[in-house]
Amino acid sequence: MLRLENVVKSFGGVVATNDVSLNFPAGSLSAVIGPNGAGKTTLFNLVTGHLVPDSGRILLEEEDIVGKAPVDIVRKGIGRAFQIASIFPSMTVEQSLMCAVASHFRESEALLSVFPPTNVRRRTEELIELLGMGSVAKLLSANISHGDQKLLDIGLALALEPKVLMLDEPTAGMGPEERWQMIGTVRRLWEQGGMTLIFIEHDMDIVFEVAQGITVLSYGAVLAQGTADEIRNHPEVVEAYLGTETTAEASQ
Ligand SMILES: Nc1ncnc2c1ncn2[C@@H]1O[C@H](COP(=O)(O)OP(=O)(O)OP(=O)(O)O)[C@@H](O)[C@H]1O
Repeated sequence: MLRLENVVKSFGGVVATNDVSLNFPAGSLSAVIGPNGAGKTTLFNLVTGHLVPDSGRILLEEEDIVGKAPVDIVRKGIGRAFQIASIFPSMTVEQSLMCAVASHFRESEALLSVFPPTNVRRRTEELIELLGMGSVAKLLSANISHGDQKLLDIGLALALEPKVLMLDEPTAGMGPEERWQMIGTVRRLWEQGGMTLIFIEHDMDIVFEVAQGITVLSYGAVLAQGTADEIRNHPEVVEAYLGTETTAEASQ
């Protein structure tokens, strides 16, 4: 589904992405982990077109998307929610989602020149249900909790019906209980949506519990890629990352 081949990206003297080759199979649920500055967000920015690699290929269903504008990459099916909830504060949750659904429908149905509002409403209701946001749907986005704002941000990405959904630290800034709740919702969205989902996460317990595949980055390079068991027992990972988990957590 999504494949990176020998991708390199440098900022001056810093090699943020160092010859990275990775494969994310269709329908998989994968986590990207690594200490602060390991290159996780840069990797996401390269895939979504917000950065262009110095060299290498990024293939979505075998099509090289390097050099395409972020908006075209979204259209091709790569959706993203950011670390910071990018919401419209003066709109309600429902209105925000409805706008995203309407813009998606308008685009996909432009050729037919039809824009059936009932379909937009139905899809918006579906999303609210899927996100478990029924009780806050009529509230202004600015007035909902941090966790709900992040959920809404994921909902806005989902409204575009992505084939690949990328979540940059969906549980950042949350307490332990809220983290587990959020990751439970993310998992449910993945199960019900049938998409390929890739998320960045610092909490190792969450990563080991939820992810099918784990990619460990260190100094921009792939240190390991495997299942939870393979990563947990990988000597270099234990030395380079798990040993400093407390430090990484503390620096959040
Ligand atoms: N736009 C930029 N200009 C210069 N250097 C950058 C830029 N973006 C990232 N870097 C550098 O690239 C390296 C990787 O950064 P990146 O943000 O991708 O790491 P990360 O693993 O996401 O870190 P964190 O966990 O702190 O979010 C770091 O050394 C960072 O300082």
